[in-house]
Amino acid sequence: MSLRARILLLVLVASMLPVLAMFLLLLENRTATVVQARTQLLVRAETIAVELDDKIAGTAQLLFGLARVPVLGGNDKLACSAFLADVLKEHPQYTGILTLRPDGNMHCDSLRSGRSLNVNDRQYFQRALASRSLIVEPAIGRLSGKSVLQIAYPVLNAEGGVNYVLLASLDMDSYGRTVAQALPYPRMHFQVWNRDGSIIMDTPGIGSQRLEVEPELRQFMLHSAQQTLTLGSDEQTRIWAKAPLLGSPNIGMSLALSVPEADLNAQVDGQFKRTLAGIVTLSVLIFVGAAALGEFAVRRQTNRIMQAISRMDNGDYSQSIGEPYPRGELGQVMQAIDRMAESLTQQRHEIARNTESLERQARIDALTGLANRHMLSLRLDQALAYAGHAQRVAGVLMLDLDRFKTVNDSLGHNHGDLLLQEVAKRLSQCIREDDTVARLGGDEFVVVLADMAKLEDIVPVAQKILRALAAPLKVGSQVLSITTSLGVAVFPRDGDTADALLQYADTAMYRAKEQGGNAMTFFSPEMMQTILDRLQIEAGLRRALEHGELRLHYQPIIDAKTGHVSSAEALIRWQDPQRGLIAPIHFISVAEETGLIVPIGDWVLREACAQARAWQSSGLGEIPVAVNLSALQFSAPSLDESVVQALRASQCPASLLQLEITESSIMAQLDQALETMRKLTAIGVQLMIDDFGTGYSSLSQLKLFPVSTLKIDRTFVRDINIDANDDAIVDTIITLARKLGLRTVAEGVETLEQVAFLEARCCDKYQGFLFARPCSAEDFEKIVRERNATTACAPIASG
Ligand SMILES: Nc1nc2c(ncn2[C@@H]2O[C@@H]3COP(=O)(O)O[C@H]4[C@@H](O)[C@H](n5cnc6c(=O)[nH]c(N)nc65)O[C@@H]4COP(=O)(O)O[C@H]3[C@H]2O)c(=O)[nH]1
Repeated sequence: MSLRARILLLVLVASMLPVLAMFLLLLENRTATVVQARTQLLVRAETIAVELDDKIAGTAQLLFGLARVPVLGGNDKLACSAFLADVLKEHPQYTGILTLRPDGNMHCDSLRSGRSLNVNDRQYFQRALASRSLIVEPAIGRLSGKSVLQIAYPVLNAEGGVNYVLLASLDMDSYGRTVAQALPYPRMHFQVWNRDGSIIMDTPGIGSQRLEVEPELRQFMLHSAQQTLTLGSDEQTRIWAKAPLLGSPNIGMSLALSVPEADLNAQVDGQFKRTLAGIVTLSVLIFVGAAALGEFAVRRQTNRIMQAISRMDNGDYSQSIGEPYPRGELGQVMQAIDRMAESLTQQRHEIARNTESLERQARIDALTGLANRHMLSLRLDQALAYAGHAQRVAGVLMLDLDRFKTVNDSLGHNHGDLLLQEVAKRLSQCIREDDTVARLGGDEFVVVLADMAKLEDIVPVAQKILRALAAPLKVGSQVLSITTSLGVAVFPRDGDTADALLQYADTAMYRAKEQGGNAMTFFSPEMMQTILDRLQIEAGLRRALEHGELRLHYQPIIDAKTGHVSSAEALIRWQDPQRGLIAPIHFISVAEETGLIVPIGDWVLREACAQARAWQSSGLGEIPVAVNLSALQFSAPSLDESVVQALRASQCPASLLQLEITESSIMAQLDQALETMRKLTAIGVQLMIDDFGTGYSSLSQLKLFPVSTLKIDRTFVRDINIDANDDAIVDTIITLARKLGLRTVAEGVETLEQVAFLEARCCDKYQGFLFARPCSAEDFEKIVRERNATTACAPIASG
């Protein structure tokens, strides 16, 4: 419902309620007035009756006075008539006044008619003679022929006999007309009833007709104690009121007033209708006034609010509703909206600022201020589009700092960051404005040379970059010399999409790294083969996982003191249906890059646990199996759950599982690694640091690692007795381990000389081809049975 409709409805209800109340009041008033009108009718009847009574009483007094006039009792008829004529002149309400002899003959009369008249037959005369008192009786005057009220007064002589009778005839017709003229309703009837039920006088008002005397009316007039009566139906209904003539009790007459109910009510109804019309007019005026007020005071203001909200809805917060604000809630709402608009405008500005900053962050690498991967992708797309259109060449240069990790680990991350910032600065100085330098993360940078004439033009720029980076740089208090491996892919020669060119440049960069770093390599079709091979390996690995083509080989680890096989290292193999048994070196890196190492690692864990448990069950003894954890596996938050599940599934005791973690994956995220290692040792498995000596952990850090064993990397063992440095390293590792209460396993033991060296330094365990190559579980079992049966330490050649 619209606001206008609501307001109108409200106003209507508000203005109708008083109308209704006043209507009810009027109705009540009308009812009271009708009752009052009936009462007034009765009062009027009583008043007329009293007046008539007064007239009769006055006549009695007049006659009483006349009785004392001697001329009226004398025989002089003429004098008597003249006297009465004079009296009549004074009292025109009588049709005549006369004297009657006791025999009934008229003696004299006020009319001086000279007629002879005998009233001996008249009842009033006989009654007057008999009663010797005043008699009042209606009759038709014999002299006047009019309806009269005969008032007879017997005048007594000294002896008490009737001397003569004085008769005054009260003119009822004239009296009736006089009364009728004063009646308030034209159709009102004025009747005088005799005690015998005859109507002495019936005077209809002007415009009214004589009425039928109904039995009900007769009953009411003669016998009822009621004073009013409603008679007839509908339009014919009349209200009757009666009043007895009480002044002369022997008269027995009564007076009736009747009026049509419609006439009686007409006045009241007229008043009622006029008042009602007045009230309705007033309420209409109130309604119109209130509606107009609502329109101006509410709707105009709400329109202002609606317009403001609509503007805000369309994103326009600049225009406020503004002053003048109306008083009260509407004004408060307007001010609140204006405040809200102002606050939203401020928020918008803030959001815009933040968005700009976020967009910048989304494009820019926070550490170096260079473009990030997202921005690089946009710029590279633009460069390729332009080069394609303008038939130009674009170069994508992928750079990776050689041994950056070593610098980072040894000098700390802060120095690593400073180094990267310096590199970024130098790279930016080597390129033109149209070119792009981006950092992908870590120490990986990409340079896009956007607009080159020919492929050869890329070479000097790349060389300039290598030279710029090779110049000694100061990081904190240190002066460092770093080298860079650089791979180049060229548009359109090598590829025409950003992704392909980045991948090719990356491949070329790895080739440069493989060649020892500090080199620039252009992508070549032959490298494409490497990429294809990797893709093939990835697809093959997925299939291998699904079809169960993975195998575990076990390499014995020999106890230096007893010569017995004390444990095994599980080493994965891929039994490819076409290519035969594939060594991990050919697929582990691909598995790590693609994340496949996680499901593969889980499989290895389950398989190794199952094997250790099987050997235990078969009576071979407690042969713990060491499993290699890749860096990705080690950093997975669910590693401990995977380990628990593998142990649980095979019912293998935790003590039969050893986990090998490379020193470098521990050092990559030291805090998290410590936490993970604590969780793993809590399960009960033993931890070993693999390839120890290559990860640059410090002594203080090593103390924190909850590990039981250090595995000396086979590159150091290989050069025992060849390179004095390696001798020293191996010597130091064993001494260090012993001091920290850790055991040592020497990896890649191939010669007895190496054994002698290690034995002299009390290395705990040996692992190498000299004792046994990794082999199947069955072969491993045989080796254990053979070897552990003997008591002396006797290295065996492994074929
Ligand atoms: N030259 C020489 N080599 C010896 C000698 N004794 C043992 N080896 C080789 O040294 C590697 C020892 O494993 P690693 O250092 O952990 O190095 C392993 C490990 O890093 C990785 N790898 C193997 N299996 C798994 C696995 O299940 N998971 C993970 N993440 N990595 C694995 O692949 C690497 C290579 O494994 P393999 O080819 O089996 O190579 C094995 C083993 O055959 C020796 O006397 N001379």
